[in-house]
Amino acid sequence: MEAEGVHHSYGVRRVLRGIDVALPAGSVVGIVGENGAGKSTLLKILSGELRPDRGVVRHGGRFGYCPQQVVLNDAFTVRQHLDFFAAAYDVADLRRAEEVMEILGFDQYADVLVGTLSGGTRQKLNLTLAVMHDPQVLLLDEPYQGFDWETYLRFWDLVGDLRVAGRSVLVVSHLAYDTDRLDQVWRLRDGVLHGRQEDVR
Ligand SMILES: Nc1ncnc2c1ncn2[C@@H]1O[C@H](COP(=O)(O)OP(=O)(O)OP(=O)(O)O)[C@@H](O)[C@H]1O
Repeated sequence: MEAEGVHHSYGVRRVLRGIDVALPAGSVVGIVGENGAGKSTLLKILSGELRPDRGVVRHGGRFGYCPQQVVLNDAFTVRQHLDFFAAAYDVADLRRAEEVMEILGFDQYADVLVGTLSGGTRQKLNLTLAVMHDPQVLLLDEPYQGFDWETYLRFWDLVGDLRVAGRSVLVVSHLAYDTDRLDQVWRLRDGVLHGRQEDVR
């Protein structure tokens, strides 16, 4: 995936002022930045949820997106969400979804109504829905919000496996302490990316 010359404003507020970014296969790239820096705006543009004022985004193949705001239906069970997304993705079975649920440690909630789940467990489902079709490019917006420490570590194991499998993962965070887990890190400030794809490993 790559983006070139991406600009975006909300009214007079110029949030993105020329973003160029590339996500090579088999890499884990991070974008960090303060609250309000424009990280979610950039991810919405990369995922196609928001149209940029200017610039282009190119990607091919399967695509996964885990938004910051969990979009789930409280009246459905976890399994009903998986079935719904499997149909939307045209995935033949739930094997990968069940594997990810096991890795994240919430497989026992399959038949539970989502409205009764804790915030961290909802986030686990949100993440599972983004990866269950084995996307080639995965965009994650603050993906470990609400995770306990054990789940946080399992999350990074999962990301490590995706890297080995040649997938591209973009992780957005307002925290910079994960940078040693990333192949490359960018800092979003004043509407542009700083750090020019430096190798942090
Ligand atoms: N729909 C919108 N309409 C107007 N302004 C918006 C809208 N969405 C975001 N903004 C503004 O754009 C700026 C960037 O917001 P964005 O959510 O992209 O930042 P962020 O880096 O993801 O922040 P955080 O770390 O708090 O999630 C903020 O000043 C925000 O108030």
